[in-house]
Parts: sequence; structure tokens; C-alpha cells
Amino acid sequence: MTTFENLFAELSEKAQTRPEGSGTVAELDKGVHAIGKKIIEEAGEVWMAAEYESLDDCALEISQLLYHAQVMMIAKGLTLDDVYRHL
Ligand SMILES: N=c1c2ncn([C@@H]3O[C@H](COP(=O)(O)OP(=O)(O)OP(=O)(O)O)[C@@H](O)[C@H]3O)c2ncn1[C@@H]1O[C@H](COP(=O)(O)O)[C@@H](O)[C@H]1O
Repeated sequence: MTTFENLFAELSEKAQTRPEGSGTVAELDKGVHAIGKKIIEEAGEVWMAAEYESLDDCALEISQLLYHAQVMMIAKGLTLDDVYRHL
């Protein structure tokens, strides 16, 4: 199963190696402004799913929010420890 840590390692590697067809590379290339908009969009979808959709739909939207938050971390050069020390 993919964990938060596994996903971050995978996305960091993709950012370095830039494989063809990677959505992560495409999103990183769009920059912080576009990534920020995706985070806001996914956060809204989490809210709507929590109010009106199934638990599994809500879990899916939360996974997408976590993904886009990780893409933002990579775009800004932040590590997991940079974030964890605030938890
Ligand atoms: N976990 C995710 C993940 N979660 C969300 N997303 C992206 O976020 C989008 C969210 O879907 P929505 O339906 O809400 O948005 P959409 O409007 O259809 O998407 P866009 O048109 O805005 O791209 C998806 O289309 C994906 O582009 C993800 N993209 C990739 N991953 C994982 O990241 C890893 C690297 O992926 P690649 O870089 O694509 O190889 C793999 O393990 C993937 O499973």
C-alpha cells in the first residue's frame, strides 16, 4: 500500500528524473500558482464529499488533497521533516 512517505519518495524521484507522461512533472512545470489552485480545488472537493458523498468518496478526495500538498512541498523544496516538525 502507498503511504504518505512512499508517495513523497516516488514524487521526489519523478521530479528529479522527469519521466515522460508523469502528471507530477507536468504539475511541477506549471508552478506554485497552479499547484496552489489545485490544492484549493481539492480542499473544496473534500468538504463537499464530507457533507454529501460516501465515506469512500471522501477518502478519495482527501488522498488527492494530500497528493497535491506533496507536489507543493516538492515545488518549494520542502522535506517531510520540514513539515513534520510543525505537527
Ligand atoms: N496519488 C496521485 C494523485 N492524486 C491525485 N492526482 C492528480 O490529481 C487529479 C485529481 O483529479 P480530479 O478529478 O479532482 O481533477 P481533474 O480535474 O480530473 O484533473 P486535472 O484535469 O485538473 O488534471 C488527477 O487527475 C491526478 O492528475 C494524482 N496523481 C498522481 N498520483 C500518484 O502519484 C504518483 C506519480 O504519478 P505520475 O507523476 O503521474 O507518474 C503515482 O503513484 C500516482 O498514483
